[in-house]
Amino acid sequence: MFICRGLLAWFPVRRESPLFVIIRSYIWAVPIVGILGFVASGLEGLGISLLIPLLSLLLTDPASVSVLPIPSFLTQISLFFAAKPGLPAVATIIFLMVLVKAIVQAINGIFVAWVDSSAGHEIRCRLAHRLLVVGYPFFLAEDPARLIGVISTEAWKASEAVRVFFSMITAIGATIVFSVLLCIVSWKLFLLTMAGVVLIRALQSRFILHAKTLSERATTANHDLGDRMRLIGFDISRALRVFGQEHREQQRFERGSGEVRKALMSVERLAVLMDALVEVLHAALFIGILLSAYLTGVSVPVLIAFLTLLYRMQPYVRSLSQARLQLAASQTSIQEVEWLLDPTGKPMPPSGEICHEGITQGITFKKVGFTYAHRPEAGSVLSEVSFTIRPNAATALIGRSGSGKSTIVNMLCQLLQPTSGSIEVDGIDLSRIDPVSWRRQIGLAGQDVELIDGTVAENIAYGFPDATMVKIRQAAQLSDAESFISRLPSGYETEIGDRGLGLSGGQRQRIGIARALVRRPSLLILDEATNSIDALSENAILALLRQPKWPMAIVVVSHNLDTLRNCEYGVVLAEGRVVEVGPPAELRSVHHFVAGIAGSAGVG
Ligand SMILES: Nc1ncnc2c1ncn2[C@@H]1O[C@H](COP(=O)(O)OP(=O)(O)OP(=O)(O)O)[C@@H](O)[C@H]1O
Repeated sequence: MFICRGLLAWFPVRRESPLFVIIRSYIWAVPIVGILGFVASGLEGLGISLLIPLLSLLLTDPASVSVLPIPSFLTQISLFFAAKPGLPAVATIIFLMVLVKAIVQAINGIFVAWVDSSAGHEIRCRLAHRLLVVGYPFFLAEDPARLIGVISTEAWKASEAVRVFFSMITAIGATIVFSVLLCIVSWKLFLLTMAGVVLIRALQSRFILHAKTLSERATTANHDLGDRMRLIGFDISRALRVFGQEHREQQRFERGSGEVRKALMSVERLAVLMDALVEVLHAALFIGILLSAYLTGVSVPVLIAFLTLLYRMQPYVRSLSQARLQLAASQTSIQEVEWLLDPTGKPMPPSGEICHEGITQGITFKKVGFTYAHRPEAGSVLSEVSFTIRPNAATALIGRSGSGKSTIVNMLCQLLQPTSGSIEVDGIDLSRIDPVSWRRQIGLAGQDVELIDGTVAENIAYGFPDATMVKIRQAAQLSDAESFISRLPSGYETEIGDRGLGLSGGQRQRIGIARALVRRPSLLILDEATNSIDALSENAILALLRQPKWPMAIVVVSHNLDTLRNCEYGVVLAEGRVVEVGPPAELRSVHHFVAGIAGSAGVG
């Protein structure tokens, strides 16, 4: 085990990092791969060594085998077979050795593939787990392209590195076995060969260092390109068409792709150059061996066996040096995977333990302040925010863009925690309430509905596995979605795809509201969830929601004055502060606020 741990030092991973822990959990496979590799190469090497008695029998009188200048144990084998059935027996033994070697090698290959795919699977699952459990602020601070890059590319490269690492162990085993046999067959030629190989390796090490730098450059260029791809494919796909920016974006993409091409080319060019140079140097070494064999009087059978052993050893030595190059090149990918897997420095999710059911007295914000941790220089986005969301009533959050409404909504969902002050639910600090039980009571519908790949019914029931068809229909009726769903080809069973491409913005929002309602939440949050729905439907939805048979606290974020009139309370925000609280009709600043929007946006 000590040796196995020592071998792990070759894997470019930080000690005790989560990735190292995964790799270390497969340490038991190292001796198995090593032994299988040893056996396979041992059989192959011995088979080749038997060429000496075979060739001796072919080239000379069997009686003269004893005087051949060959290693003594091979002389004994030659003499043994010279007295026995001779040639056919040696040939059969060589063939059997090759056959068994092929079987052992195949078993080793399949075993390494199993270890590699299992480790890759574990890395991917741990990455997914990290993304699912990390605190929400992580996603606000991080570049999505970097995250996509880690999951789609770097994780794959890291698991590939595991395969390379194990193939390296096989190659090490084979190199040791072949070296020992070469030494036995002719130690003089072996020493010469070793001197040549050490020189070649020293040269390779310089290439490897350079390859590392180049591969870092390639990874950075790939990230930037991923960013551009996301922008033109998703984020600005509409805007770039409307503003006729296709040509400009194409040019920018081509520049980015050109950078990636250049960086990848440098890595590939280096690998190809190194291969070519190593091949030439190996050829020079080969000629050197022939000359010294001639000068030192090595016999033909010994020379042939030596060269065959050397020839068969080459792929292992080559794969060893390639493996080192590949491991060095994958270091950046491995670092990226390590970074994402490592919980250190990442925001933790809320950890309250109190299970609190229902809202009886209300949710109270007490002098809440908030600063985005990744942008401390921007200062507080909320300062001393105090107001109450009452049960069985609708509270409107009103304020201009950037006034802090979404930040408050995220705090209500326990996605963000106040940096000062507190939020209390029926007198209990929200941070002490178990996030799973709390979120189970929240129905959130936003402006952009995150549809999942599935049917309409599955989308409405998302996050509420107990939803029956009756409950799904009820929720769809309340959100005024039933009429358009019934016109879909398969009604509730219509597949809508993860981006809901066949649906209008208003239809998507209705499904979003139905999803929020199906779980019968104690707190319904409509965060600009009706801004794509016409005013008539929107009023109808809100009127239905206000039915007394279904009591809940409702928080509405909307820029539509009519929507606000349907609420009992309004909280007017400006630059992260509460300006006024009260029934919307009595709020003086709300008229000023709406007039401000109408003035600046040209709408009434
Ligand atoms: N992910 C973020 N990282 C850093 N700052 C942010 C982030 N999201 C919002 N902010 C800042 O916080 C402040 C409040 O933003 P918030 O999104 O809560 O306002 P809002 O009232 O919901 O705006 P809108 O009506 O435009 O959605 C703004 O100054 C904004 O720049």
